[in-house]
Amino acid sequence: MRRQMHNDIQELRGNIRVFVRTRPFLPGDKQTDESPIDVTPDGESLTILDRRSGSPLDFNFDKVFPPSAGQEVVFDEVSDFIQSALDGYHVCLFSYGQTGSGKTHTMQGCGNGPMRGIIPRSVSKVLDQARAMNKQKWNFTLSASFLEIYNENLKDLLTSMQQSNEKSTSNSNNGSKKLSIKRNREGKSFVDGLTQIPIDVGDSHLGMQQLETLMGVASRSRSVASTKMNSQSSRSHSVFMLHLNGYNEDSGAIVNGNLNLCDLAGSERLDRSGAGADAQRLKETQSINKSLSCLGDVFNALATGASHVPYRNSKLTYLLQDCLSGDGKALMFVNLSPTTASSGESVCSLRFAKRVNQVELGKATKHIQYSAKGQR
Ligand SMILES: Nc1ncnc2c1ncn2[C@@H]1O[C@H](COP(=O)(O)OP(=O)(O)OP(=O)(O)O)[C@@H](O)[C@H]1O
Repeated sequence: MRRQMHNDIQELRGNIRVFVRTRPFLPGDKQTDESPIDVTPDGESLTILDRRSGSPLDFNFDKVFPPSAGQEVVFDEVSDFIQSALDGYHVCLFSYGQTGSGKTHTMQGCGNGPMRGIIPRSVSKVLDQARAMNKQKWNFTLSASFLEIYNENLKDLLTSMQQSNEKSTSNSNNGSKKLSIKRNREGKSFVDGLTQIPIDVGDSHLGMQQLETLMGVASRSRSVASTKMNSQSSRSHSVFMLHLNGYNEDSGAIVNGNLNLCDLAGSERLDRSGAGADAQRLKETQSINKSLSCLGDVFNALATGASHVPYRNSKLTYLLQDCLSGDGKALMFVNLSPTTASSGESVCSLRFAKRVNQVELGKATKHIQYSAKGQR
């Protein structure tokens, strides 16, 4: 009950929820002693030993997952949030943290078994729910897009599917066209020319197969490189978008929901990642750090109620503006590495998260309209 009340209050205040996840030790971590991070049994707070001051620091969040929490446990906590896209909300979930802390593992995971992350689990849940709502005369259509922001340029990760998929509903992106963020008549942002691949709602097996194909294509197009900190480091921010349109035959209601699942590029120090030695890696790292700092500036402005919020200072914040400006619901995952060597970065991530948790966006808007029955 306490949990439910907490959620209701958060919903009314429109806070950005913050969940923290610490990954387990990996063989490459080369640490034999205990982690400086200790998650308390209530699952809502943690203590971290600050190397600089030598004293413990306490943090409270909406949810804190210990290293033992698997993919299913994590998804269970976000599934209601994800499902609200079917009610017509614009939902955004993003993972933040230093390189190698488990952001891609949380969002995408791997394979199609228990290690699946939030993206495939969300689509599966939405498909099940959309079919269940069919009994109440709801008909949903779904389509997906996948893009990355690399060195401040938008790149469509599904262009090759559009070229081979006759049914694609894309509007005129020929693969070489530069993508740009535009505003529609209602003032909502969209990416002009971005490929949208339909996902079959009637047959969930087929729908999941389509998703798997799409994820494979996107993953082969992503800008990934090997750094000292992570052999498969994402060098860009990636955003998976699920567009949901529903129509109710009885009431004539039309809902337009949106689910944005972002895997941010890892924040990193040039000396630890080894990026400073290579000109391209250096440029990438500077671009990643700059756009993450723009994200911080947006949260600072929102937290202090500033009259101007600098959404336009980076592609990432401009793209997510609707979700971060009170219209949508936002949830941030902060991923942490359990090692002592990373504790400085972990403290920085936690301080950032604390500020984000204090941001109040106001109550989210449901995107629902009513048409004369039969007229979509
Ligand atoms: N909860 C977890 N359980 C098991 N392994 C994990 C977990 N989280 C992360 N890992 C593993 O840790 C490694 C680094 O994780 P991942 O690639 O997700 O990090 P990242 O934060 O996305 O890094 P980058 O910002 O460099 O892309 C991967 O091998 C991943 O499989």
